[in-house]
Amino acid sequence: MDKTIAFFGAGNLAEAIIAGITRSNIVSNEQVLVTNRSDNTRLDLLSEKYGVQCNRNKEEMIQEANIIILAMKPKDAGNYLNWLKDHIKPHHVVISVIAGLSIEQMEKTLGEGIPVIRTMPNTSALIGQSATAISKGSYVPLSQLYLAEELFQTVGITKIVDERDMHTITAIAGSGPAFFYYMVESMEKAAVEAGLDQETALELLTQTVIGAGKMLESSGENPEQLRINITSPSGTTEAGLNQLIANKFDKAVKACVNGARERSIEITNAQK
Ligand SMILES: NC(=O)C1=CN([C@@H]2O[C@H](COP(=O)(O)OP(=O)(O)OC[C@H]3O[C@@H](n4cnc5c(N)ncnc54)[C@H](O)[C@@H]3O)[C@@H](O)[C@H]2O)C=CC1
Ligand SMILES: O=C(O)[C@@H]1CCC=N1
Repeated sequence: MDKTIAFFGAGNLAEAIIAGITRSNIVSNEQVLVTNRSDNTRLDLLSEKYGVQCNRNKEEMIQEANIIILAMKPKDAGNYLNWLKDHIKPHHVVISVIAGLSIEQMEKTLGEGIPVIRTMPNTSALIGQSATAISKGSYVPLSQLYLAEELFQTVGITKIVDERDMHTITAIAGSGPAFFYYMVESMEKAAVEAGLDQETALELLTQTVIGAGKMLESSGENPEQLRINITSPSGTTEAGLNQLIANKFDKAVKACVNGARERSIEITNAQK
């Protein structure tokens, strides 16, 4: 890809994407520019670890870049977009990974004709395993949408979606890994309380999650059938599932997804 990619924001998510892009060699490391608000140590670390170009001169970065990635927190996006509108040109494409930042908001600030793409990746990008949703704005030619797909395919799978689904996707796929980690933490705690050593518990749980994920991916069965296959009548799985049902697991998970979703809606509304 003969493009220069400028990251504005150098946090956890930016690093996960930078790791994937540099590993894939889709562009050379010198074609990845990175800046943040003020943390030079962080920029030094990223440049050492991934060979990317860290820069404090935002204007220079915009001039060199074709693709501008917005990777700051939602609360910092408004000020940054106001700055960007005076520097952006229609040949740029702006790709946001920011939860709740709507295409309408970006287009309104940056002005007519500026191509903007909204995405929702997750931190598994770090190991090339993100599930990234992508929605395009009004001024994005298909060639730029394909470019965004190509870029995010270096860090996992991509799916083009309608922007109205982004709140739900942010909950299940953007935040999703954290919910699975929390489940693993809870299972690990229960196992340790029952006397298993922590290292063994975590090792076995990790492989159990990987195995279950790969079964979902490649067995051709839906999750319900996979669960049924494990659940012997009057067996241990049934006993465990009965406890999840008695403790309203389904309700807790729905509340979790809705809580994350509602927060995404709130973030959007706060920017209006
Ligand atoms: N962490 C995650 O799992 C995911 C995060 N996101 C989104 O990614 C964005 C970043 O999240 P994290 O990396 O977790 O946050 P973070 O707090 O680790 O990093 C934010 C970065 O933005 C920089 N920044 C702030 N204002 C700036 C500006 N004006 N110019 C340049 N850099 C600026 C900060 O210095 C910092 O490097 C958020 O908007 C979040 O909604 C999306 C999907 C998953
Ligand atoms: O918690 C957050 O707001 C971000 C967005 C999705 C995952 N992390």
